[in-house]
Amino acid sequence: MYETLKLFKYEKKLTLLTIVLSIAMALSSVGSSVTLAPLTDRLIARDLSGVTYWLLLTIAFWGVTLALNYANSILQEQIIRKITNQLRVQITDGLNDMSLTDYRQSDHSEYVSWLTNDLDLIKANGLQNFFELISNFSTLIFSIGALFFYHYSLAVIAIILGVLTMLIPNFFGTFMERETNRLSAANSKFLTKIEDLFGGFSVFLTHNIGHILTANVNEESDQQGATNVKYVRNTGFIELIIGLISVLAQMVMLGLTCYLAIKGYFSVGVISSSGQLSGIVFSRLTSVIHGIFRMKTVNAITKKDIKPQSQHSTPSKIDFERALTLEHLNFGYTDAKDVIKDFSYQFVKGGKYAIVGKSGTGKSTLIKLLSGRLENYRGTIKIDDAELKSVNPHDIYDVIELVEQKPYIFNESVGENISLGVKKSPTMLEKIAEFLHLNEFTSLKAMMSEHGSNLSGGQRQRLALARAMAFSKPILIIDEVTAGIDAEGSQQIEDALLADENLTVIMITHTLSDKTRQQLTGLVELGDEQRAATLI
Ligand SMILES: Nc1ncnc2c1ncn2[C@@H]1O[C@H](COP(=O)(O)OP(=O)(O)OP(=O)(O)O)[C@@H](O)[C@H]1O
Repeated sequence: MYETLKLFKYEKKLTLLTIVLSIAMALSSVGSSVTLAPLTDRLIARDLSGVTYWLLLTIAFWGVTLALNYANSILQEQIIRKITNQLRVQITDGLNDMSLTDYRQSDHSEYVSWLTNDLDLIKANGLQNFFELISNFSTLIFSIGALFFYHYSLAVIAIILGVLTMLIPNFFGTFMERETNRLSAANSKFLTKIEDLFGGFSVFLTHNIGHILTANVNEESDQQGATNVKYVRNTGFIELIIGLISVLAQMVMLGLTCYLAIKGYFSVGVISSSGQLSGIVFSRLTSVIHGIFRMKTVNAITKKDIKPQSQHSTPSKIDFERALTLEHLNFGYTDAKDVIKDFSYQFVKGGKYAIVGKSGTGKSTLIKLLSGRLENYRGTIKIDDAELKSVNPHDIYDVIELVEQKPYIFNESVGENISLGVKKSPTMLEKIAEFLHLNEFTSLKAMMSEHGSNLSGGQRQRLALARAMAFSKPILIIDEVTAGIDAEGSQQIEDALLADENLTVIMITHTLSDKTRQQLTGLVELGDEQRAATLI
């Protein structure tokens, strides 16, 4: 409960206003039940003007209730919108503080789930539920008050029967929980399986075995459907028992009201009001308890670390004036085997380097270490005097640009993909696009779809290079980026990068032309046996 209340700190005034409106709404809704008593009494007395008066008053109460409900639901949605925005910003800011290594500890779908599923749960079980609780609780209190006003015994019996009705589901609590978990597991298994099957849709299609896909979908759907049927059968039975008990309780209330009316404690008309009010007490009491229970799930979500905290030192600026130095560098993805072994090397400022070696010899691993993408190494990696482990990874990202083999392309325009939404000079963007011949196959305004699937591999790599050039950082590391580009184009790009005196270039390549080789400051060759052998 406290965790949910804390969320409203972002919108205190509006929340207070919606509470006041909810209370007013509860009052007018109970009012419309209370007016039934005099209405019935006037009806029994065949008093037309009296009936008209009370009927109009009942309608007025309903009108006010509906109008307040309309205004309140808009207001509540505004509050929910502001709070969920705030939470999403908080989560994203938290993620922004992480290093890439920390971020990759979890699958990105988990972060997406924080921003979607978890937020939806906070919205439904926390925020919306809180508003419903206020409304249910105030209606409950006013209804009990009205019953008490007629006769104290009505209020007491309504509370006792309400509590009894409410306790029944607790007897089946463990059973219901087990059934719900089973249903949720079946739904999630179905989703995972369907995602897996459709992820490989083209495999089924191009092997002409679409019928296998259909059969799999049918089987999974049938299993999920069977679990649903079982759930409805089991929980439906419990709901039937609860419904029966609730009807019985209302009959008891009706009996008591009739008895009190016969004994002259109040008019016969009260029977209609009391029936409705006790119905309200039963249903609202159950809703209040369920609401409190649902609110507890919000604690479970917020207890999950959905606001990641950076484990690193505070960001500061590091300078790159002399060299990127590696000393006795060792790294393995597992304890069993090191991919990089006792590797020492120095990449001096402004130098041009190529890393070559057979597939799997650790070239990509090495550049990930250099660019702060992998942290758990032994030995030292220094930018001038700053050891990478002791600086904030964001400082490294400021100095080193890594262009990966498979760049991520957003479903935005080419221009947006280069500038990443950061304001850049249009002239500069045009120049870069021209230099990389982007303008030969696309324009800066052209939209990308399916993460660049409308581009060839080489075109995607040109786009990634354009991004790197637009963010011009002193060290540029490229992972076989020109591999997908034709020999002439690739040589042209390499020539331009190698001609830039201030730029330190480290590139992995499988195709080292003689022209490029001659322009290099150093060549690093990683081998099978001695993975860290270097030739300069
Ligand atoms: N994330 C990872 N987890 C575990 N092992 C990995 C991981 N990434 C790479 N490896 C292993 O590390 C070794 C070196 O891989 P790396 O990608 O650095 O080689 P590479 O020289 O760049 O290869 P290629 O030229 O084929 O791109 C390989 O044996 C590979 O299987």
